This record gives sequence, C-alpha cells and structure tokens, in this order.
Amino acid sequence: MWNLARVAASRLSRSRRFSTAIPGPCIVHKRGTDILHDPWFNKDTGFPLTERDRLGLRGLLPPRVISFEQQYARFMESYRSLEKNTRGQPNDVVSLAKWRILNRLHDRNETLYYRVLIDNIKDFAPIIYTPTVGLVCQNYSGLFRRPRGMYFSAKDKGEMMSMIYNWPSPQVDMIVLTDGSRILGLGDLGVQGIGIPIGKLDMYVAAAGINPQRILPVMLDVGTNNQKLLEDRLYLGLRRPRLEGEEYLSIVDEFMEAVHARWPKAIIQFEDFQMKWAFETLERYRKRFCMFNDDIQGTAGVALAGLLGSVRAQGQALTDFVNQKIVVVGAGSAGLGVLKMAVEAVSRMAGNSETVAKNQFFLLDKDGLITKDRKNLDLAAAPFAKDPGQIMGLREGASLLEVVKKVKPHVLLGLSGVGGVFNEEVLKAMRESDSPKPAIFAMSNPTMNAECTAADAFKHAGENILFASGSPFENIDLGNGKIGHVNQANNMYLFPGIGLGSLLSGAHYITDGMLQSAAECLASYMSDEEVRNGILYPSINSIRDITAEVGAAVLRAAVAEDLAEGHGEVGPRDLRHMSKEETVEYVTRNMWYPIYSPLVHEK
Ligand SMILES: NC(=O)c1ccc[n+]([C@@H]2O[C@H](COP(=O)([O-])OP(=O)(O)OC[C@H]3O[C@@H](n4cnc5c(N)ncnc54)[C@H](O)[C@@H]3O)[C@@H](O)[C@H]2O)c1
Ligand SMILES: O=C(O)C[C@H](O)C(=O)O
Ligand SMILES: [Mg+2]
Repeated sequence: MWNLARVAASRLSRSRRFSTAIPGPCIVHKRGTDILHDPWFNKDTGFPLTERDRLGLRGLLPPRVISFEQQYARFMESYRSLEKNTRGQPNDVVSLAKWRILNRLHDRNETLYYRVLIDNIKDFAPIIYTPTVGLVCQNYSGLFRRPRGMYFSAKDKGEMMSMIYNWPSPQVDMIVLTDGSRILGLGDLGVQGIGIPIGKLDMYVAAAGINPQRILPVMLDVGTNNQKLLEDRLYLGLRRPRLEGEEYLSIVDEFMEAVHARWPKAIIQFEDFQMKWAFETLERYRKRFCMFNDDIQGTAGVALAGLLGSVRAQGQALTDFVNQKIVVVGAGSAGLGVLKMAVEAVSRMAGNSETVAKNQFFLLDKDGLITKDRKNLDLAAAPFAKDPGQIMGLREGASLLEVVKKVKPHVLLGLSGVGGVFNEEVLKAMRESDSPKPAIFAMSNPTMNAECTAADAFKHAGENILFASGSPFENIDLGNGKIGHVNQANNMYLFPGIGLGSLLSGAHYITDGMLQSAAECLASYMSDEEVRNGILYPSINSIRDITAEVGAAVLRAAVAEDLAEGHGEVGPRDLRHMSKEETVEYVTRNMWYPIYSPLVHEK
C-alpha cells in the first residue's frame, strides 16, 4: 500500500501518446442537412468532396474544403479576439461570453469542440466546468437555446421505460445524474442544475476519453424549493415544491430501472444531490447498480490524496498521517465522505479501531463543533461527534476560531459551501498550528463560496502553508521570487478514472476497494520533490495521463476482488493476465480521441 516512488517514477519514464492513427469509418443513418445539423457527425467546411458526394452534401457548403487544423486555428483566433475584446469587463461577463462561444461550437461540431477542449484544458476547464458552470446553472433558463441530455420529471412517472428509448444513441457508457437540489455551494437550482451533468461529462470526454456519443447528462426534475425560481417567468422546470419521501424515491427508482433495462452496463454518477438523498440513494443503489456518488466518494479520495500529500510535504513518513490533527468544516455529503475515508485510512495505517482513529478529527457544521451533546444530532454525522470529555475543554457548538486556537490543527479543511468562513482571525490562528507546514483546503465551490481566497490564506496564515481550493485560483507571488503554490483539490482528478476503470472492468458495482485504489493512485502520482514544493495535485494539463493511471488502478482493484467481467472483446481472463503497465496501456487505448472519421451512409 502507498508505494509512492513506484508510480511517480513510472510516470516520469513514460511519455504516453494518444492515438492519432487514421480512424475507422463511422456509420451514419442520415444524409444531407440532417448531418450538418448533427454535432456528432458534422465537420462543417471540413467535409472532403468525395464525402460531400456520398452524403448528399454537395452544394450545401461553400466549395472550399478547410482542414481540421485550419478550423481549429480559426476557432482559437476568434476565442483569443473575444478575450482581447472583453478585457477589463467584469469577470462574470467575460466568463459567460467565453462559455457561449464554446457552447456554440459544442452545439455545432463536437469533434472540433472536444479537440480544442483537450488541447486547452487548463484554460477551458474553468469555463465549461467549475467555476463558470455554476454561473451557467444560475442563468440557465435565460441562456437556454438547445436542449442537451435528458429530462425526467415528476410528471413522467410510469413513462420512463419508454422515454429512455427516445435517446438517439444505441449505446451509453456514462451517465451523470442530478436532481438539482445542491448545485455546488449555490443551493437548490431545480432544473437549471442540468449544467452540472453536462460539465462533468465534458470532463469525462476530455479526461477519460469517453466517446461523446456514449454519454448522457440527466436531470431528474422533481420540483424545486427555490422560491425565486418558482416565481421566475423564464424558469423551465416544474413549478412545484420538491417531491419528498417515497414519492421522490419512486421517481429515482423508476429512472434507475429504465436505464438498467436499456443499457445494463452504463455507469451512473450521482452528482449534487442534497445530503439526505445523496446518502440514501447511495445506500439504496450501490449494490444493485454500477453507480457512485461523486460528492461523497470522489471528493473523499481527492481530499485523502491531498491530506497524505501534506504529510509528505512536512518531510514526514506517510504513516505520520495517524498523528495529524484535522479540522473538517462542513458536515454535509462531502465533509462526511472525506471523514469516513480518512478515518478508514488512519485505522488501516495504525492498525487501530476506527473509534481510536476518529480522535484526531474535529467536525464542525453551521452550529459549530459537533459533539455528542448536540441536540438532534444528524445520524450521518453521529459517528464523528466528539465526546465532550475528550476535547481540550471545548464545548458543544464551539466556534471555528475557538477550535482552531485550541486544537492547533495540522490541517483545516472546508467543505461548508460558505464563502469566507476561514476569515482573517481563523487564518491567523493557523499560524500557531502544530505543523511546520499547515495545510488549508478551501474546497467549496464555486469561487465565491471558497472558505477563503488563496491570497488571504498566504497573507494571514503565513507563507509556509500548503494551499488547495476546489475552484481554481492563480498562484500567489510572495515576493523575492517566491511563489505560493495553489493546488486545485477538485474531484475532477478522480471521477473520470473511477468511471472509466469501472466501465472497462465490467464490474456490476463499485466497491470501497476500487475507490480506495483510485485515491491511493492519485496520492502516489506526485514526486517527493513536487510535494516538497507544495504541489499536492498534478497539473490539469496531464488529466488524461492521471485518468489512465486512476482508471487502471480501479480496474485492477475490480480484478483483485474478482468482480471484473470484462468489456467488449476483452474478457476477465485477459484482464487478469495484464500487468500494471499493460492495464494502463489498455485503458489509454480505450480513450476516444477527437479526429474526423470517414462517414459511411447506411439506410
Ligand atoms: N472540491 C471538490 O471537489 C468538492 C466536492 C464536493 C463538494 N464540494 C463543495 O463542498 C460544499 C459542500 O458540499 P456538500 O455536498 O457537503 O453540501 P451540504 O449541503 O451537504 O453540506 C454543507 C455543510 O456545511 C455546513 N455549514 C454551513 N454553514 C457553515 C458554517 N458557517 N460553518 C461551518 N459549517 C457550515 C452545513 O451545516 C452542512 O453540514 C459545496 O460548496 C460543494 O461545491 C467541493
Ligand atoms: O463540481 C465540482 O467542481 C466539484 C464538486 O462536485 C462540487 O459539487 O463542488
Ligand atoms: Mg458535485
């Protein structure tokens, strides 16, 4: 376990190439303008003349054939001039303008869209994913032009089994599903939350190379409790309060059964469900379907990898993790998911029971420190509630500042959804941490909801801190040539690999062992030197490489647990005989890469 040098070395020695060989033909069942209006097949001015003849496109396009490279350059030119023309305008205006130009390309020509996304992932991820996706969800009804994905509403009860066949693609591998009830830290956005599955699936294509014809973003519209939206005349969702209890669950059940009937092998990622449903649906479905909850399980792995990185960054052995004091702020689906996985890791490392392992963790929610004295203590938080006798004189509900001052934690980790709760006083109190390099993880999204900014963290808590945030911030110039490194602790480093590894394994469900392997793989990805320099997570530029490693780790864990049934022509025996290296190569080979395929018409 935790063989760090091994993976980091193999990463450095291998320069992975993604297939750019001539692609095989792609069968289309349409002709003429129907093809031009289908972003899966459209090549715009890039259709070769022979293909124009074959597909009835002659005369429907200007005569000159433009190469893929020229189309790419043309798009990037317009993107750069938009950047230039919007310089100085408010951030939101610029981000939305960038989102619009990318979205228009997405709607028109997916091959070109995904190529520019993959090649410019560092610039474009913050537009199509966090944080801009939050702004897009907030404004979705006004921005709406064309539908994307599928919508199942409370009115569709009894119809879902047939509705699922309305989706045009014969095969779906990856579904991201939300009910819009907790979109990032923005709360209940009802049907407008569809932006999240779309953004997550764009990351699946970019990072995991899932074929865009095999992804499906889904919104379960069971109403909204957001009064402002209910009163908004542009709102596109059901104008009714959210379904609750059995009524709610029967809708989700029906959807899950419908998906399973049509695509029994599809992986379903639950995303941005409010806490009660996040936990309940995970328990309900995890042994019946191949699904996971990204906010609980993906986030946990990413946070754990960062926590282990911060132990290494202090120059300590990994096993010193068992001595770290960690304050977790936010006892929701994400915070509790992180605690559960971290406690399990400590108890494995120390050979202790989980009860002992819990001692080093302190959990707060909106009412302060959670102890066993808490009235109406939430069942999910109860296992982490402190015994009032054991907490250095801290009382039930103690404030974050009191806790930080008393505990002097090695790590302060925020998943509260509340911007600025790591205020100046709290950050200054972290200067008294027992760690030589205290870690501050402000993981809430989007940017406005981060517990603190990177600049404030380095300014108030000191230049020796390790810093990570859920949304991207620029590195901080500390003067004298020193840089305060900003890490992005976002579940995007894991969910694509969890999905792809699970898919290729052919496992019927996703186990804790598979998720733990994903986290271990990410934790081992960084070299000692990188970690010493405060770099806890890889650059997003290498997201395909990371995803290949994570996917292979998940797949191998499924094989080790005897759950892998294989995928396509690769059966369980083949998987069992693959070395680690071969598994990574296999996963990489299965990644779709955007390149124009010759189109062949079939009636
Ligand atoms: N970086 C990532 O990869 C990642 C992953 C998942 C979630 N998140 C972010 O984490 C946040 C929370 O997500 P969630 O699903 O756990 O939400 P949630 O609604 O389930 O939980 C929020 C928790 O924060 C607590 N809280 C609210 N105000 C607080 C305050 N002032 N002080 C302390 N605690 C407070 C609440 O009591 C609750 O326990 C969101 O902003 C989300 O975007 C980030
Ligand atoms: O969507 C993200 O950027 C991460 C996470 O899933 C969240 O809910 O904030
Ligand atoms: Mg989420």
